[in-house]
Amino acid sequence: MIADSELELVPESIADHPAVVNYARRRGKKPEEVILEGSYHHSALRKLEDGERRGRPDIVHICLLNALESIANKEGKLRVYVHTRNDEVIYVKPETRLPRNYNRFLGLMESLFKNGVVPKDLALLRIEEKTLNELVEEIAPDEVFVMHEEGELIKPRDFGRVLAELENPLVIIGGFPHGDFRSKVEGRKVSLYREPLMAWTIVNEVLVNFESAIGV
Ligand SMILES: C[S@@+](CC[C@H](N)C(=O)[O-])C[C@H]1O[C@@H](n2cnc3c(N)ncnc32)[C@H](O)[C@@H]1O
Repeated sequence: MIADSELELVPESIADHPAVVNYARRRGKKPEEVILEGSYHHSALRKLEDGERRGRPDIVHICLLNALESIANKEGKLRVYVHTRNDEVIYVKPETRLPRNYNRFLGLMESLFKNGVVPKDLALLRIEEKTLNELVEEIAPDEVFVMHEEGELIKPRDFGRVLAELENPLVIIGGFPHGDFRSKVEGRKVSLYREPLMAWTIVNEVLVNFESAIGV
């Protein structure tokens, strides 16, 4: 699960900011229908609480591309969930093929926030209001691991083996660029390296070492 992801529509309080209005006009959308994007809405973000960490849909994009294209996913050994800062959960069907192009990915997310499912017929992606803890309860994992740079240091290869021994483990990775989880997350805190890494690097390390441990 990618948790507390910095993926959201432009908040109402900055919907009239020129950086947002001009961007939305160029895209032929209303300001409140576009996804908040740190590099496109930089000056508007400064007016938001937590502005230094918000507007990072790129983290979700790269993590999802890596997870969905992984061998573990192709072998049917993976379920991916995206939890957002506003307590929404995106359910991702394993057969989803995401756009590689970032702007097309943003368009897909905008349509998901507007319609609740995309595409309408296949419902590959579905969004629901849900907290991280409600999702954990629903998944009912046999163990929860919270990836954290201050957790117990375990070598990626050994962590892959730990996961492989479980029936239904849940790995929670933060979908934000700085700071800590906003949600209260219960679980065994694990660090895979002595320094902070990017969320998508952790996605890769976890999956590749899990694949190797289960022998696929
Ligand atoms: C970019 S980090 C979060 C920001 C980080 N706290 C910082 O201020 O640099 C995104 C996520 O990657 C995971 N992560 C980063 N470094 C890690 C490490 N060394 N071991 C395990 N997980 C890590 C955590 O789940 C974290 O929430």
